Amino acid sequence: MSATIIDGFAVAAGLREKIAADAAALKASHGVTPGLAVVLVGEDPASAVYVRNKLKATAECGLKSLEFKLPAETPEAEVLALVERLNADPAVHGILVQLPLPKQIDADKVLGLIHPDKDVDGFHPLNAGRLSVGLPGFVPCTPRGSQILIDGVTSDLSGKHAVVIGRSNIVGKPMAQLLLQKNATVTIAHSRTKDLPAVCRTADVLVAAVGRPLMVKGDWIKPGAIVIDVGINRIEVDGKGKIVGDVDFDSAVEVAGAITPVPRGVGPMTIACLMLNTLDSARRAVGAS
Ligand SMILES: Nc1nc2c(c(=O)[nH]1)N[C@@H](CN(C=O)c1ccc(C(=O)N[C@@H](CCC(=O)O)C(=O)O)cc1)CN2
Ligand SMILES: [Mg+2]
Repeated sequence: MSATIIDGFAVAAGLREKIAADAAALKASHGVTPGLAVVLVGEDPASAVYVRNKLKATAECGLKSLEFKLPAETPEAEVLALVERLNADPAVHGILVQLPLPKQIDADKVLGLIHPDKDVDGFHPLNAGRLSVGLPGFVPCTPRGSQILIDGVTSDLSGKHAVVIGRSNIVGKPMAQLLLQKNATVTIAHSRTKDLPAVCRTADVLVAAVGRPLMVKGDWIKPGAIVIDVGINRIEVDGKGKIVGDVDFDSAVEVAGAITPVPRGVGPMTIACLMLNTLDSARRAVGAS
């Protein structure tokens, strides 16, 4: 058996097209163009690529972007002051501070200062709380994108066992909340989980978000399961750099029912969902949601 490959790159392209049409309609009905402020502190090469891709997607969707590139040594107070300025700017519907931040800056402090109504990354504790009690708010982009991919291959998760490997605030915990909302029975597994392979083998839906290259092997997977690989790990193979997920794709594809590849799986959905959250934010701001 060989799994259906879930083409996140194509799904994300379709989503961006729909967002562009909806943003144009919002402009026509309310005279508003959704605005996204993108803040990058430092020169981390991967972050620079992600920010460039976010700005490209913003333009493609017909959204407005404001770019703030600050040197690595920028004091925390300056970043906080910028966030406050963006909070007060009515043309800004979404504020994105690219992570990781340099050491001198307390990420929790910065993310906690972003106005919850502009928190398109969904990292503010208020939005995390809203998600956990089922109130409307911003859902972090990677779990939101992963859930869209899961919905594309199954319409009913009720009573299914979903295992999320990883308990981060950004991916693991919000992913578990989304799966719970779909009435799945959810297990969050992590580094202390006993006999992780055995736990994974009981999963109808397996989401890997641990940041360990190629950890999940084919014999950890229940035949026919949906496997979502959130990992993006840079490794060397035969002296060449390569991007791989947390799942050993070559063995997993033989057992799973459907699986996301890395690259072109969850990653492009993260960026498309940032556009979606920014559009949602602008709609809410003008009472069009
Ligand atoms: N403020 C945020 N910071 C970070 C987030 C985030 O959602 N908000 N997530 C990650 C990085 N990230 C977006 O910022 C991101 C990572 C990877 C991809 C992606 O499309 N990856 C490609 C492959 C990787 C590559 O070619 O370099 C893929 O999977 O096809 C998109 C977004 C941490 N920081
Ligand atoms: Mg991917």
